[in-house]
Formats: sequence, structure tokens, C-alpha cells
Amino acid sequence: MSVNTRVYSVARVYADVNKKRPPEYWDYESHQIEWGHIHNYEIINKIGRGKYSEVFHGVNILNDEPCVIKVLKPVKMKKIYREVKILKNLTGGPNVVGLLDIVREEESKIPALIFERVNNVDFRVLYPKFSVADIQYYFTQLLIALDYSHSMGIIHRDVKPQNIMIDPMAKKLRLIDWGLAEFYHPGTDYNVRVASRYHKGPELLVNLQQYDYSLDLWSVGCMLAAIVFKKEPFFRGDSNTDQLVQIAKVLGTKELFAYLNKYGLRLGSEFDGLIGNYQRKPWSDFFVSESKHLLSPEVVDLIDRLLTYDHQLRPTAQEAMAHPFFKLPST
Ligand SMILES: Nc1ncnc2c1ncn2[C@@H]1O[C@H](COP(=O)(O)OP(=O)(O)OP(=O)(O)O)[C@@H](O)[C@H]1O
Repeated sequence: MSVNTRVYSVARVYADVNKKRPPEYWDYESHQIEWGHIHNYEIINKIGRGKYSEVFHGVNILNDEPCVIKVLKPVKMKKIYREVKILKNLTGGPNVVGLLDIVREEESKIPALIFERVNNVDFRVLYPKFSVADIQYYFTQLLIALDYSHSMGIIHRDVKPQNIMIDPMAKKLRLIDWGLAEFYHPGTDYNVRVASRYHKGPELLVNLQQYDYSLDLWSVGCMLAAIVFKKEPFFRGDSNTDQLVQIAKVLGTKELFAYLNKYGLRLGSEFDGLIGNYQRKPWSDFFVSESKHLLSPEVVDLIDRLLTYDHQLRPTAQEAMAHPFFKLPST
């Protein structure tokens, strides 16, 4: 991340929230971690292995409360400080996973984050069963988490089904994995190597570094389109370059160049001969009979607005929540 003299894109909302806060809020490098007691927790079993961590079911032996223990793999301390600072700022906020404690192994000093546990049902099982009412409910919950995070000056940068824990019995949604999240400061050039390929916004793929909170709304659009059109993931690129090609095949080549021109950008040579001349596809090309019960002009309009090349034109989390789709009566 670096501050540029040429400011060519600024967030439409919450642009100055970090400026209004004391540096202790966003200056994560000077953050002092208060370590808890590792002996208070016991590992039960392994539940996942990410790029940056190993995750276990655990229990707090003082109160028998279930928890999740995320043991971090060796990465730069700066990245760990960032995740911890962001979690501390957001914990307690609506639908944000609660950070309960931070501990480290005595010998190795390996840090581990202790979280509230969500009885998650895998999205590949859950999403195909969603009704319109379920989509309205869970996307509202997700947008509430994102609006809160954005209002606190933080972009999640890795919104995808694997990072959204849903307990359908409790109707509980929690946004997890703040490991790639970052503070938003207008005019800053950010690293575009964030998010997971299928959910990367066009700004990342065309190397537009002054992106903002609207990146997360693209990822929400990918998730909504995947559910409504029964196509998981909705854009399946086999490389970062191909990811943009897959997007252009749907949203059009001409429209992509209009986006690039607006911000004075050019495509890198890796796209030579690949980007084609694709006509924008109508959304009706994606209608399938299995999802007839989910289709409405309103949901298609919301997908259309979220999946907009120009990050400045996408709805904000609040605008998305106010969309007529969420007011449709459920059948
Ligand atoms: N609070 C929680 N409740 C239930 N399951 C969780 C919780 N936190 C994490 N998990 C499980 O552990 C997995 C990995 O967690 P997380 O995404 O935080 O780690 P990561 O190393 O950053 O992963 P990745 O590299 O895949 O992004 C999640 O996809 C989820 O299945």
C-alpha cells in the first residue's frame, strides 16, 4: 500500500472515517497484543486448513464454551497485527465473527486466534435449498456486516461463501476471515493480489489500485448470481487473466474498455489476443428451469447493479439493502 499523488478514485461513502479517528485505530503496526492464556483452551478436532492457518474446533475449559482456534501459519507479523487490530475494532459489530482471545504457544510463540463457534452448514449443501425468503434474509445479514465494516473504515477483501458461516437452525450468519481485510484511506494504492479468484472484482484484474469498499459488493454480486442462476461459481476463470475474460464474456468487451478509459487505464500485455470482442449477454441467457422459483425482475436488477464493471457505480451495502428485491413478498 502506498499513498499516490494522483488521486483518481475515492469511495462514495465512508471515505474519511479513518481520518476522523485517532491513529491508534488504524495504525496496526504499532498495535500491542495482549496475550491470553493458552491453557484455557483445548483442541478437539481439526476443521479446516487455509492458506494462512490451521483451524480447529476447541473448547474453553473454564466455562465449557465451544470455540474455534485459528492457528496462524508463519507470515509477516505485520499481517497478523492487521488481522488482530481489525478484528478488535469490529468484534461485537453485527454479524461479524466474535474474537474471544489471542494466545500463543509458549515454545514456538506461534499465535492463535480464538473465535466464537458457528455451527456452519456447508454452502454447497445450504445454498441450493434457499428460497427467496432465505436469500433475502441471509443477504441482508451479509450486507449488514459489510455496511458495519465499511462504516468502520474497513474493506473485507475476501468475501466468498467459504468465509460466510451460516447456522440455519439459529438463522445466524457471521462474516469470518478478516486476514485480507484492510483500512481504507482515500488516494491509497492498494495491492490488487487480494480476494479469491472467482470473487475478484474487475478493479483487481485490471490493476486499478485505488479501489475501495465497493470491491466487497462485487463479490456479493458473484454470490447472488451463483445462487439465483444455479452456477457456482458464477465466473469461473482458470487464471487471473482468464477471470477477466470470463467477466467480459458476460458484461461485454466494449463496456470493459469504457471502464478502463474512465480511469485512464490500459490492459497489460498478458491480455493480448485474449480479451476478444464479446457482446454483453442479457441476463435471461442464464435463466434455468431449476431456479424458476428464485427468478424475479427485482433480483436480476440487483445482480445487474452489483455486477457493474465501474466500482463507483455499484450500489453501496446500504443501497443494496434498500433495493426493491428485499421488499418482495415471499411466496
Ligand atoms: N468461527 C468459526 N466457526 C465455524 N467454522 C469456522 C470459524 N472460523 C473458521 N471456520 C472454518 O475454518 C475455515 C478456515 O478459516 P479462515 O478462513 O479464517 O482461515 P484462512 O487460513 O484465512 O483460510 P483461507 O486461506 O481458506 O482463506 C473456514 O472456511 C471455516 O470452514
